[in-house]
Amino acid sequence: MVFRTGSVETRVLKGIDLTVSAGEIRLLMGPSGSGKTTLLSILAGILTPTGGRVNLLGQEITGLSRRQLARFRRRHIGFIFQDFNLFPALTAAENIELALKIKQRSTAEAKRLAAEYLEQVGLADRARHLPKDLSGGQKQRVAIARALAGSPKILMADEPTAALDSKTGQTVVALIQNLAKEKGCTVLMVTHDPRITDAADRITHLEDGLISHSSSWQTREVGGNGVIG
Ligand SMILES: Nc1ncnc2c1ncn2[C@@H]1O[C@H](COP(=O)(O)OP(=O)(O)OP(=O)(O)O)[C@@H](O)[C@H]1O
Repeated sequence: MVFRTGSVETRVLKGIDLTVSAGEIRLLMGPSGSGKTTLLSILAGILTPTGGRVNLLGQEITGLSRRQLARFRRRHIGFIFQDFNLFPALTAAENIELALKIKQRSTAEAKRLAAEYLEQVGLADRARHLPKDLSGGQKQRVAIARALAGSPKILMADEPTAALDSKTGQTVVALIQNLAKEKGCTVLMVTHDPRITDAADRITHLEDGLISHSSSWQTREVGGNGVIG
């Protein structure tokens, strides 16, 4: 991946070849500036790589139009990114309900799931609050509840537990583990949180835009991705 800013070219990822199994919890770790967020954004179809291919669930997403990509993301991917992307005019519950309705859930089901997941992340009493009246950690939890309530096939998260206290962080890790192990969701996460490291199946370490090594408790691998450079 090459970023061009005026006449300055920055090569950020160099020949990344990564395959992640269904139902696996895979962490991306590495020093600041090593390319973790860039890689996650490419794998999520948010950034288009200047070279290489990305294959998700058997579909080459690098070949999709913007509209097709948006539909694919809506259907299959749950996001927990740093800026949370909550609608400021909607309450915590409504933010989750809207995301579920976009996924074709009925209004009744969307309301039920929103309440259930807000409860699970410890925010039942904040359901009617607007994002501006929530703390950073609470907004993060709404974003987590929204991503999990949609039962995505793939969950992509960038430091999902960074702003959370120890108890809530542990709850979130347990919810993510449950999603992967009970529902077969594939989880790709950038994190430095040791609570998540313990829950991971495999860790991919990036250094200066390259995979320096992967460590694992499992060796099973299926499917394949294109090399991103
Ligand atoms: N849009 C952009 N234009 C130019 N350079 C960029 C752009 N986005 C990222 N970079 C550069 O790419 C490199 C990798 O950035 P990235 O955010 O992927 O790293 P990271 O490993 O996630 O770092 P951190 O842990 O600090 O968040 C950095 O040197 C960054 O300055």
